[in-house]
Amino acid sequence: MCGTPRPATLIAVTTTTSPAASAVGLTKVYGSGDSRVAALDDVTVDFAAGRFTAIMGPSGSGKSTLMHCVAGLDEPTSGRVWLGDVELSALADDDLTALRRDRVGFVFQAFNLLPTLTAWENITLPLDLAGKRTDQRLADTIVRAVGLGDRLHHRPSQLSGGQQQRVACARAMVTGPDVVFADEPTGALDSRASADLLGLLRRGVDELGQTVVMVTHEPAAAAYADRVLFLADGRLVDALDAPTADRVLDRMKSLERVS
Ligand SMILES: Nc1ncnc2c1ncn2[C@@H]1O[C@H](COP(=O)(O)OP(=O)(O)OP(=O)(O)O)[C@@H](O)[C@H]1O
Repeated sequence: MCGTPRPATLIAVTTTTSPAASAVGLTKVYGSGDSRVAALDDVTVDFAAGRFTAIMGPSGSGKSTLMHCVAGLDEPTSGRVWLGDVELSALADDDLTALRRDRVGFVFQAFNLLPTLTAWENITLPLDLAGKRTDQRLADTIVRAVGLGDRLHHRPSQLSGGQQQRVACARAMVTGPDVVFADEPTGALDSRASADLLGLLRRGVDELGQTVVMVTHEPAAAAYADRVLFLADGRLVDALDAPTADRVLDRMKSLERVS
């Protein structure tokens, strides 16, 4: 998988251990006729449990669409998606909503914190909504990793962007979800705050056994992952294990030359 780039070749990325999430033949088409766009074109992929996967590719290659379909935020035109052993298309709307709430964590570029709640209240909100008791050990570990100290009882407007995004990340991890999906989580952060946030996601994987799937444009961010998947024109065209920023950049350059 780590040989020379194969940008024109369609690949299926599967894992040997039981995946946290997977898709087979995933296709998503927008519009019709002249305005038809295949945002995803027959993508088959596994996201290994307890691993950090980054999704990269040129602008418009289908990264967000792939993440949204696998996370149950968007419905594919065809193909099948599983979260663990639950097939998403088999679920009624209410069950899908409950599954997203209970088994999936999200981090978006915009922090999406509730302004009237403190950092701590924002972090524990998913537990309150799910009627779950706080797993104190998990919460303590996450809160230590977030590194807010006494600012934990401040409201979002009293926190920096980096601190707010670390709170959003803690909120995504606190229920111990099957997968944390992060869509450009460092897009609004400077390099120092980005490194802190990515370090937090990495610790979630290494210390808590969480599964992280992250869309990013930044090779330095992708280098925090265990594996990088590359999309081009809605197809999965390459994968890189144990990435470094330089190797990711090289693959991106070759993809951009082709597209
Ligand atoms: N709601 C929509 N209606 C029509 N076309 C869409 C819609 N959402 C996405 N697309 C198209 O699908 C393709 C893939 O979009 P997507 O946002 O998944 O790409 P991306 O790789 O995440 O892009 P970027 O890096 O610019 O965020 C693009 O051509 C985009 O214009």
